[in-house]
Amino acid sequence: MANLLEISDLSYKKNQRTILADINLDLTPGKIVALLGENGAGKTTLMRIICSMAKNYQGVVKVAGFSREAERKEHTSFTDGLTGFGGSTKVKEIVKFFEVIYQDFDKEEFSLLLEFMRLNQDMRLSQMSKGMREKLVIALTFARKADLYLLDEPFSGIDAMARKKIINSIIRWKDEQATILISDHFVNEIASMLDEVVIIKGNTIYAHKSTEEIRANNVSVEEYYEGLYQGEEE
Ligand SMILES: Nc1ncnc2c1ncn2[C@@H]1O[C@H](COP(=O)(O)OP(=O)(O)OP(=O)(O)O)[C@@H](O)[C@H]1O
Repeated sequence: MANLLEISDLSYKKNQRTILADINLDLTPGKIVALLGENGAGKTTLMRIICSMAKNYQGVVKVAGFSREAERKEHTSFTDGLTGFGGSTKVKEIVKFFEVIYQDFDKEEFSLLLEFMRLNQDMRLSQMSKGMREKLVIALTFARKADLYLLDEPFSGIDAMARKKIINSIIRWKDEQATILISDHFVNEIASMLDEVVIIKGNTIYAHKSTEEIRANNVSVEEYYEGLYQGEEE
């Protein structure tokens, strides 16, 4: 099966500091994959490179076989924190913007997702809590018909009950062949939906394993992840 994401020999520096080095990562279609790592490990940076928001990296990145930046952007759904929008912006104005920018944005699908999130299109960003904004980001991200979905710490402000509901539903919001990469510091809550875990440590991909392989050794995904940091607390 052709890879959906292919990263070869990727490295990235910012202000002469190495942020990522020797990154090689292949993901196949139809997978839900966690991207794990400590604060500052480079999870957000890697996502920004994949979807062409961060440039001036070295190496090759392909999404669904496409390496050109514009094509990668088209095939990847990543919503970057709504930073460009002012507080008075209404959800429906953001929707209009997404419709213009992304050919694959499905307005009806978005309405269903927004209803699921218990939000409405007349809300202004300034009236929304952190968790509500995160729910909006998830709805905007999955309203696109992309091959690859990137979710950057999507649940940090969302309350436990809603989080559970969203996690249980995510699999239904994508095509069978699409792949999702979710970054987080913790793995326990999302472990049940994961097919694979990728761990960034020491500027590079420290481990990439299927959850099946981890559990075959009678180890939970959480125990496996925590085990990689044991003895480093001091
Ligand atoms: N705008 C920036 N200018 C300079 N350095 C940056 C910038 N943004 C991030 N970095 C550096 O890049 C490294 C990776 O940051 P990144 O945000 O990708 O990590 P992360 O794994 O997503 O972290 P977190 O879990 O805290 O969100 C960090 O060491 C950080 O200091």
